[in-house]
Amino acid sequence: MSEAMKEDGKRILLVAACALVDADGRVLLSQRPPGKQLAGLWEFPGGKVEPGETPEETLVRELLEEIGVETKTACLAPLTFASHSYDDFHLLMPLYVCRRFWGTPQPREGQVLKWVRPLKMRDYPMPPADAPLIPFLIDLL
Ligand SMILES: Nc1nc2c([nH]c(=O)n2[C@@H]2O[C@H](COP(=O)(O)OP(=O)(O)OP(=O)(O)O)[C@@H](O)[C@H]2O)c(=O)[nH]1
Repeated sequence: MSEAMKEDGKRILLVAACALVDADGRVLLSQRPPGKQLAGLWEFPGGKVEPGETPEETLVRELLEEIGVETKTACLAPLTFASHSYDDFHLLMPLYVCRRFWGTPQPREGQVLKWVRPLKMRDYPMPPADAPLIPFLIDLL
């Protein structure tokens, strides 16, 4: 299930996110298009885990839908996770690393895509849940 209930009633939303890494050790960030919640912020490709999906299956689906990139569940390595309370839900977001994928990322949903070195990520405003993830990518890459 993509959602579970906390005791105080704030739902836990399970979102899978992916740090796609290129041959130069840069990570793909995607800028949320205008009109959406958190518009203008840079985030990792990914999305809500739908009923019946594993987080890895979610990412294989979302990477194809959002940026036209193909990968396999075996090419997704867990790195860390975010646990962050927004006003209306609590986000639980596993972050995977993917270095093996096919195709060049294309903005299929009106977003802007950018390959960014982890040390430069602080220059790209990200959702509050994402900030604690950056040091893990700096260490890894
Ligand atoms: N994909 C992604 N989502 C993130 C990140 N950080 C973060 O707080 N989120 C939040 O996790 C949720 C992901 O939902 P989503 O991308 O599937 O859905 P969405 O808000 O675009 O809505 P929709 O697709 O239902 O229209 C959003 O509330 C988003 O703000 C991140 O790095 N990547």
